[in-house]
Amino acid sequence: MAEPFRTQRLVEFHDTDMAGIMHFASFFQYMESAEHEFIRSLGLSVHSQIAGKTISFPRVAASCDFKSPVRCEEVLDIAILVTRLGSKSISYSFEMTSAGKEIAAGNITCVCCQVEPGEDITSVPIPAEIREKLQTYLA
Ligand SMILES: CC(C)(COP(=O)(O)OP(=O)(O)OC[C@H]1O[C@@H](n2cnc3c(N)ncnc32)[C@H](O)[C@@H]1OP(=O)(O)O)[C@@H](O)C(=O)NCCC(=O)NCCSC(=O)c1cc(O)c2ccccc2c1O
Repeated sequence: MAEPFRTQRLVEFHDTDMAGIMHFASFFQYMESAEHEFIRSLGLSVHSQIAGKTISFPRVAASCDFKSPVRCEEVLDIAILVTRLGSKSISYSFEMTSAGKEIAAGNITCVCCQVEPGEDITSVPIPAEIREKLQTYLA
């Protein structure tokens, strides 16, 4: 089993609701931001030029199960693994804990796409240099 990429986020006041707990929509933003940090940690970018193509990763599926609440100023530990590396798609899992307690578990699937101004977004095979780096984190 691959070691996950790990990062942390401090739960911000503006991410909580009137019950004082992190709002469900905020979990998706934390997953997105953690995924972008993961991509950058590999020396990649969420939007890059590869072989003359502008490559981007629009999302086609996202889900999250909420197990326990987390509150303002608590630290959220996020562990990311690649659960599927398809021909064009990448699926990630996100295990979110706080002080060792299970908080939430999410999944996101994005598709490698060529995005050029004025043109339709087109899915393309994941370039070898990206695939190679993601492979290390394949669950
Ligand atoms: C993205 C699309 C253009 C793909 O359409 P296409 O017809 O080419 O897709 P296929 O059916 O051939 O599938 C390709 C590939 O994807 C897998 N897949 C497709 N749908 C799903 C799904 N629902 N769940 C799981 N997997 C799915 C399929 O199995 C194939 O996998 P292989 O690996 O086997 O090849 C088209 O779907 C489209 O345009 N969708 C709309 C996209 C969109 O608007 N998304 C919401 C906004 S995107 C966004 O918010 C966003 C956030 C970020 O953080 C980004 C970060 C970095 C870059 C971009 C970001 C971004 O856009």
